[in-house]
Formats: sequence, C-alpha cells, structure tokens
Amino acid sequence: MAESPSVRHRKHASESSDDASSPSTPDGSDMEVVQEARPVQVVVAQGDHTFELDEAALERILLRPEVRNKEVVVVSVAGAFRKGKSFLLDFLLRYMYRQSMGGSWLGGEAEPLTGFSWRGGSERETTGIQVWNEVFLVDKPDGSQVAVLLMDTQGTFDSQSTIRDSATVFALSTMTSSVQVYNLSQNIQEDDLQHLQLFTEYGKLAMEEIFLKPFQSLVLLVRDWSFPYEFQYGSVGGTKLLEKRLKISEKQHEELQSVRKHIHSCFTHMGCFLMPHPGLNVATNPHFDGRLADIDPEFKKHLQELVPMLLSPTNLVVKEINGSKITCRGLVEYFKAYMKIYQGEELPHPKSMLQATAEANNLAAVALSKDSYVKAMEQICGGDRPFLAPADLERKHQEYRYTAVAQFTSTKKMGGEEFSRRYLEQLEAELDELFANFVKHNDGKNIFHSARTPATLFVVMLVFYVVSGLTGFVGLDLVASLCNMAVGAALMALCVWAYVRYSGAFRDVGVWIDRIAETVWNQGLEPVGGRILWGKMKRSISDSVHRGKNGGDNGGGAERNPAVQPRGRGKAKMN
Ligand SMILES: Nc1nc2c(ncn2[C@@H]2O[C@H](COP(=O)(O)OP(=O)(O)OP(=O)(O)O)[C@@H](O)[C@H]2O)c(=O)[nH]1
Ligand SMILES: [Mg+2]
Repeated sequence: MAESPSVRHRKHASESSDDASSPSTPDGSDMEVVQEARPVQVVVAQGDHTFELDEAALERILLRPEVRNKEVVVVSVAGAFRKGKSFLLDFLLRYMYRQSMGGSWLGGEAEPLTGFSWRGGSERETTGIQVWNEVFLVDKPDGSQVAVLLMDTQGTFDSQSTIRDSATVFALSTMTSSVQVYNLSQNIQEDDLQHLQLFTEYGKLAMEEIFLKPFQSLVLLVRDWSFPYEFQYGSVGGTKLLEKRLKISEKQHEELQSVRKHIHSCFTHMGCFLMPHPGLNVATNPHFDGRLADIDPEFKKHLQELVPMLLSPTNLVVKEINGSKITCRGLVEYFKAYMKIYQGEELPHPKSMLQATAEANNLAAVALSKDSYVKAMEQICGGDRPFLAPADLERKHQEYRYTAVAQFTSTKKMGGEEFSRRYLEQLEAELDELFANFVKHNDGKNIFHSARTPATLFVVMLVFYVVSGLTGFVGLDLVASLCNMAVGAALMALCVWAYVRYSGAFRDVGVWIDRIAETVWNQGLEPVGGRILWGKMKRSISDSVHRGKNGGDNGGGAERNPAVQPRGRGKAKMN
C-alpha cells in the first residue's frame, strides 16, 4: 500500500500551481518529504481546441524508479461537466491514503474534502486530463504489487468545448485507463449511450490493431438516482438497470440495436452503480467544503460500497492493451503514441448530431441527383449508343444538368440553404466533370476521329512518293532517296499503329504516333484545305448517323422541343 498521507498529502490542489518538478535531491535520491501530493495536468487544453501532452510531467510521475516497472491500474472518471467527478475522485484518494490505517477511511465529520480541484457553480473546473502525482503501490491478494494511478478528466459538453475536444478527452482517458467510470446524472439516457458510442468509436480509430474488445472495464455511475423503489441503490440495482438499458431485442429499432451492439463490443466488462443524491448542501450550498457532516448519510453509505468496489486490492484491474499487461513505463509510451494521433490531421473530426445529419442529407441528395443525370445521359450516349453530334450532346447535358440541380434543390435536407450551397457547388462541379467524360467517350465513337492518324500517314506517304518520283526524274537522286526513306518510315508507322490498335499492346507507341500525326495534320495538311473538306465530311456523316439511330427524337428533337430550351436557359439564372 502507499505511504502514509501524513508525509505526502499535505496541500490542497488549488494552492499549488506549478508542476511536480524537483523530485530529487542533488545527489539524485528521491526527496519524498518536499514532494507535495497534488493533481498534475498531463494533457493540457490549448486555446485553439488542441491538446498537448506534458510528457515531462507524465514521466516524472510514472518513471519513478519504484513504480516504473510495476503493472499499472488506471482509474479514470469521465462524463458531462459539473456532475461531481472531481468530488468523487477525492473520496477515491481518501480511500487510497487511509484504507490501510484502520478505522473509517471516509474522514472526519468536519474535514474539508481536498485533492483534485472541485467546486460548486455552473462553469467548468477541470480541463484536459489531470492525474494524481502519487502513484499508489498496492499489494494484491495474489502476492503481486501493482501501481494505481487516479485520473480526472475535462467534463464533456461544456460551452467552450467542441465535440472533437470532448471526444478526444473521453477517448484518451478510456484508452489509457483500466477502469473508466462514466459519470452520469439521474438516469442512463439514450443520448448518454449514443455519446459513449461516438467517443469509443473515436478511440478505436486511433488504435492500431484491435483484438477482441478494445477497452477494459466501464462502470456507469448514475448520480442522484431518485428511483430506489424501482432499482435499489448500489451495484445490485445498477446491474439490473444496465441490463435493462443495454438489452438487445429483435423488436428494437435498428438504430437502438446498433448503439447497444457497439457498446457491448467495446468493453470487456461493464457494470453500473446507482448513487443516491448527496443532499442539498452538496448540490446548492456555495460554502460547502466537502465535509462529511453536510453530506447525506445515504450517500456516505453508498460511497463505502462504491469506492472499495473500484479500488480494493481484490478488485483492482491491471491495464491491458491488446491482451498484454502494461507497466507504468509502457503507459507513458502509449500516452505519447495516442496523443500524437489525436494531434495529427488524419482522424476525421467528430461532429454534432445536426451537422453530421445535415452532411449526410446533403451528400445523399448530391448522389441521387448525380445518379439521375448519369442515367439520363447514358440513355443518349452510353456505351451501346452511337456517336452523337457534339452540339446535341452539349444541349442534352444542359437539360439534364438543370433537372439534376432542380432535383437537388427541391430535396428536403437539414442544415439550411447556406449549408447546402457548398454541396450544390460540389454537385455542379461533379456534373461538369461527368460531362467531360461523356464528351471524350462520345468522341471515341467517331470513326473519323480515329481515322485521322492513318489518313495523315497515308497522305504523307503519297506526297513523299510523288516528290521522290519527280526529284528522281530531274536527277536529284539524294532528295529522291530521302523521300523514299520518308515513305518507308510512314509505312512502318502505319503498320505499327495498326498493330497497336488491333492488339492493345504498346499503347504508348500508339499515342506517340497519334500525336505526331496530329501535329502533321494541324501544321501541314489542315491549313491547306483539309479542314474545310474534313469538317464538312465529318459533320454530314455524323449528323446522318445520329438522326438514323435516334430517330430524330433525342438529338434533333431537343432543338425543336420548346419545353427543353427554356429549362436549359433557366440553369444560367440559377447560377
Ligand atoms: N447533485 C449532486 N451534486 C454533486 C454530487 N457530487 C458532487 N456534487 C456537486 O457538484 C458540483 C461540481 O463538482 P465537481 O466535482 O467540481 O464536478 P466536475 O464534474 O468535476 O466538474 P468539471 O470539472 O467542471 O467537469 C459541486 O458543487 C459538488 O458539491 C452529486 O452526487 N450530486
Ligand atoms: Mg472536475
């Protein structure tokens, strides 16, 4: 068991402001008498909604020679702010210091309650994560000696914290503790379970590998329980209430089942304790200093059941991660690793329920509208449809784009208009991207598009052949042979190109030949008149193909259909 409190536990938490530095004398030996027992901030909440780990402070506590190689038991208390977490932890401290001294560990009737800083009032008190700077060594009945660390946490859902802040503190304390006391007020409500689900899920994200259940013991502590006639105070009534609340039945809505399944899958052991109200003095008297005389006897009676349930040597649970027991030294490393993950940017940000729902609504509406657009476009230029005149494709795109946008704006979504504008812009960008792909796909179906390379190569061959004949005739043999070589090169390129197109192999070579042919076409052949000829041919052929396949309804119909035109123009107004 830990040393006597008469040596170490000497000062109220609020009286000390600096950290637990200088635990050693100049010769390196521990200077126990000057070491004051007090809470130390190990996870510090920064102003910008981030958290820092005070590694030095944590190491000073957990790497002391007498504890660093001992298996560690971490008891943490977490839950909503202003619900008596630190107050309860001070009774845990009293137990740790006094339980071996004989008599009642609860303390004297007029003794103020000190330790972790607690107070009345409506504003939050504890921030980040604090641990008691004294690690208690306890002998277990099986002969082993374990180190016990007590941890106090920032209350969730105070008005200065984001959901991410609350989730980070809750998840970190759940991941690093062997027993997490989930401090609730009055009842176990569905939102308490939902928040537990959110926080534990956030914790699981930061854990690298998870065997079986990721977390250890969870004790739901219901404060101010007012229905002892239904479920009696203490762990017996608590267990029954918990069983009832976490029961999964086929008749339950899927949402309720999923929360319960998730919670069951997270913890190796779960318990519940129903605590009576401590009396009006504790709850409302601003001068209440924690003395037992002002606390309801029923509360004190159940404290004497609750605290040993958590901390008696038989009940202590050693911290395990992935099935192996952790020492104080190991805990420091895990703390550092988890903290690094929460400080990084790779984890998603937990959101408020409304924000998450609004996002989901908007994303679903975007997906639905995109789907309608793709289906409509597939009808006119999908894989099995023939080439469509580019102008008609564009007109169809404008029509279906407008319809898809109108579908998005008319779908009921949470979050308001301002919020959904971002998703509207996303939808419009995605539709334009889809259209660009449809255009490429459509162009690929144009046989003249793919015939341009062989046509160019053929013309090049022909030109060089004629030039070679003429220059040979007038005696310019060198030029004639060069032209012959060019004819050979073009012929070879044509063969290679044909092979690539036929086999699908060496596609890069095919792309190079296409590029060269395109350059030759653009620089040489087209200005000479090919553009006029080629353009006319392409237009007349594609129009006739298009009319033939679509029966003049889809493409040309759009031109004539008055119902289509104004809708296409309406889109411009919307933007
Ligand atoms: N109603 C009620 N009040 C309690 C109980 N236990 C403590 N309190 C009072 O609750 C107030 C807040 O106590 P703290 O221990 O500071 O609460 P906390 O949960 O640590 O608060 P934060 O650190 O701000 O999250 C104090 O006035 C206590 O006297 C309880 O079981 N029921
Ligand atoms: Mg507190």
